[in-house]
Amino acid sequence: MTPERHQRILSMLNNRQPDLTVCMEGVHKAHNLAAVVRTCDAIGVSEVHAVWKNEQMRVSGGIATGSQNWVDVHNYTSTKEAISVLKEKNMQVLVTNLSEKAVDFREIDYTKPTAIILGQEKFGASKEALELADQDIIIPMIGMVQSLNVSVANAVVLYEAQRQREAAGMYGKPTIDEEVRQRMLFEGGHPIFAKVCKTKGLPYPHIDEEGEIIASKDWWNKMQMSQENWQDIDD
Ligand SMILES: C[S@@+](CC[C@H](N)C(=O)[O-])C[C@H]1O[C@@H](n2cnc3c(N)ncnc32)[C@H](O)[C@@H]1O
Repeated sequence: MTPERHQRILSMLNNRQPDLTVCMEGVHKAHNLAAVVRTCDAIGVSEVHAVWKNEQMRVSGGIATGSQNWVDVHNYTSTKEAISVLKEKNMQVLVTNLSEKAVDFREIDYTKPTAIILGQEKFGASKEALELADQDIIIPMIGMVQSLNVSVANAVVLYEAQRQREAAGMYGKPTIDEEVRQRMLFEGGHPIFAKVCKTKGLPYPHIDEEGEIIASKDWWNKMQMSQENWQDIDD
């Protein structure tokens, strides 16, 4: 791994916002899923939640252009389960919803731990989500169309959250869980090795501040490689 790439990964990890997340409730069009995950990565959201009502659709390729590798997606089959996980993390749960009781999304304090629920493309958020969420939020619209595309709505709300968090000095501080940080440093910095580890069921090694792999002789043996020649193979 080049020092530049390692620095870029470190900087990305230092800007992650583990207490800001999005929950896609029944969002099922691949391009929307990919676009939501891409925006999450761009503003530092490290974990996304997805409720699958009927079908499981993998977040893949297309518009996300690799950002799904940097954002963990947690899957659920029920809205209740997803929201209870978010509430256990003490997050305020906001549901984006085109209703009269919704407040303007700019009135919310996003420096608090926050989860934003995005509704299904055609039918919007479910009755259950609306009942369980703490607050409905709306992006005001004064044109002829009734709603925004779900991934656009996600970007609009997340960039307001990003603006507020940046003003509050919440970026540039490493707050991500150390285990997640180590995993991302290895998967992002040494993707070929990470693949081999997964195939062989080997534990991930430690990655030091320079991006070097720190592992036992036994680990290198199991990788069928010597510590001396790994840099020729690694990309
Ligand atoms: C195409 S809209 C769904 C429209 C659906 N007919 C409804 O009334 O909810 C898909 C999702 O995008 C989000 N969304 C779109 N426009 C929005 C807006 N102006 N304010 C808040 N959320 C919006 C919501 O998450 C919504 O569930």
